[in-house]
Amino acid sequence: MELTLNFGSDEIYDVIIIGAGPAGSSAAIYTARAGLSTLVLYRAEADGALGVTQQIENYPGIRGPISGYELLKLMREHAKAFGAKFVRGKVIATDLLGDIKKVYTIDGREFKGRAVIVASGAMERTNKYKGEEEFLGRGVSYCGVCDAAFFKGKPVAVVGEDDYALEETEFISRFASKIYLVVPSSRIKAPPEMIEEIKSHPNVEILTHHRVIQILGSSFVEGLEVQNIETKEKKILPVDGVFIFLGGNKPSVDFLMNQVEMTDGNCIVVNEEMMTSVPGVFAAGDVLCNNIKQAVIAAADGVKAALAVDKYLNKKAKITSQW
Ligand SMILES: Cc1cc2nc3c(=O)[nH]c(=O)nc-3n(C[C@H](O)[C@H](O)[C@H](O)COP(=O)(O)OP(=O)(O)OC[C@H]3O[C@@H](n4cnc5c(N)ncnc54)[C@H](O)[C@@H]3O)c2cc1C
Repeated sequence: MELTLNFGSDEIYDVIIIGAGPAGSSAAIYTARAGLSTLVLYRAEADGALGVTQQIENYPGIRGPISGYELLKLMREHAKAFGAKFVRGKVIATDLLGDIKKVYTIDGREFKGRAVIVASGAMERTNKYKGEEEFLGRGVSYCGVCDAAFFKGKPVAVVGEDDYALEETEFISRFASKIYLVVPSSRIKAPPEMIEEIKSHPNVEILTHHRVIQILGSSFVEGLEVQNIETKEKKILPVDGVFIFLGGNKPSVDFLMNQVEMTDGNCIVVNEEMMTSVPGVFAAGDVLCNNIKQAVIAAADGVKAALAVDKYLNKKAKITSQW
């Protein structure tokens, strides 16, 4: 669970895929196999809807039961074998309207591509906590790499329940004197080895089945009020910072900054070739709000988007199948 920083380069990829779930990874298999230089950006290893799925047994060819994360690893290895490059980085902004598309990650890197496939799923939060907006940048953060160093020797809380939250907790633990890991669910949705690793950190205290009531403070964060969901007991955690890494069921599209057409529910609109309203920008998987959310359907969307990218970049008259 090592978090490394490698800064953006001047390389212009044929295609940048945002998301390494079944949609993004399947797209990468096809674009890389077609000889297109392919970069896949993703937020965390066992992240996204499939990444947090404990067991799956209906993915064609994989009889299972297998964890969603194990299945994802197979898909990613398949894409890597054809030359796709996978890089961890949460995308926070994009510049999509020119011929060269730019994609920016939360730790300040810039990546360039001739085409983009958005495959970031639909696990964004819908609600905010009391105090969250008020203390944003004054103790509240959504990025360990960016802000953990500001909390050197200080106690903080991390709110989250999956691999993404664990990876960030591991990074923040290098700086903070104490971390309260507040987990709203009754269990952490991450591979057992990652949970064991985080439990071995002496400065991390895990509070499972606790909900956040409010973030407290005057000018800066001074505490986090939480409640044990079983016993109803409330307490105030004395922290200087609150890092939030939670998911929901909204499409993850904030980084598109309204450059592509979307429905009222923030679902990306695509044509029959998976292209958005912006030439060269495609979308696939749960981010489209498909009425059937299944891994195989997301994967198939990814394949369609990949073949459409090939048509777009190579100026083909029509989409051609890969044999
Ligand atoms: C609990 C649960 C159980 C399920 N069980 C099954 C099942 O048994 N069978 C089945 O077929 N389907 C199942 N599904 C549905 C299936 O998992 C989804 O339909 C599928 O994973 C969608 O694929 P996707 O690639 O579109 O998105 P996701 O799998 O959600 O992947 C999204 C990717 O985008 C990345 N990402 C998101 N935001 C950013 C960002 N800002 N920057 C960079 N990367 C980003 C994430 O890191 C992730 O890699 C289940 C879903 C859930 C939630």
